[in-house]
Amino acid sequence: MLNLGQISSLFPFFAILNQAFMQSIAFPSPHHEAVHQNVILSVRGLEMTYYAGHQATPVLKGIDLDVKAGDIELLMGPSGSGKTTLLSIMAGILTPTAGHVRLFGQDITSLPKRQLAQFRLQNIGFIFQGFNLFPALTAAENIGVALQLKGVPSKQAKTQVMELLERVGLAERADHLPEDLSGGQKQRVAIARALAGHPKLILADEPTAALDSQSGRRVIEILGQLAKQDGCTVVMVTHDPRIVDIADRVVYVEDGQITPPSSPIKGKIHSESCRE
Ligand SMILES: Nc1ncnc2c1ncn2[C@@H]1O[C@H](COP(=O)(O)OP(=O)(O)OP(=O)(O)O)[C@@H](O)[C@H]1O
Repeated sequence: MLNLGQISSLFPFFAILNQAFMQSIAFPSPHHEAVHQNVILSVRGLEMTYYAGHQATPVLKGIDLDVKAGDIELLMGPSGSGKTTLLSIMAGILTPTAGHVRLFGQDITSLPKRQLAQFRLQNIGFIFQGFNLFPALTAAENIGVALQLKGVPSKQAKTQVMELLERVGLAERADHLPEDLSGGQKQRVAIARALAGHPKLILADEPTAALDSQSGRRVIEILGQLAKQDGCTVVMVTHDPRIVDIADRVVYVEDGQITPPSSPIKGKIHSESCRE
């Protein structure tokens, strides 16, 4: 297996993750405050304007949003309405022009970069439309790298990798490279990787967009089941109406604002709280 240095030199994306992790391991864990009424993610007065030279493009125009522990929340709305921008700010990947994001009691908009990187690593799992797997690593190694970054000792990591692959139904594909997997299988590896280390929040950006209908259905099923089993909170940007079936709430974003109704769409699916 490749070591972290070799992987970093091959993949710039990993190098950034690795560097952020190495720089941040000296920082203490975030302070967890009492979370009001089971709300684990709270967005207040969020605004985002992109600047290109003198051109200002206001994209988010005052977003207020609360997400409860254990819920699956969908961000839906027209193309260009600001969903991915909102998700990226919730993830601490983008800094808003104004407003705050409070996650597990921590205001992430005011965290220094290194602490933010550590906070993300400990608390958030990401799933992207394009899978973002390392092409030279097997399915098992892709998950193993995430566990390694989170500081899981290698013996434990091996066991956890197999557990995660089994949960997404891919144990027999452990030694396959991404190029030997279908789109749906790649996304299932990416889900297993996102779940590595038991993050309390999963953020997903159009996880079924690149998949055929059957693979998309399987991924939706797994997301629903795994979120429920892990007691994770899931916030997902999607245009896929089938995902509404597993969601607790749909939040509609239009022209940078949340438009009503963003009320519960059915009885709460998940009763358990996120693991501490
Ligand atoms: N880095 C950037 N610089 C300038 N403008 C940007 C940047 N990123 C996004 N935008 C613009 O901000 C607006 C919102 O983009 P965003 O990707 O958040 O929308 P979206 O609702 O997720 O769209 P889609 O459903 O098509 O993915 C768009 O008009 C987009 O062109």
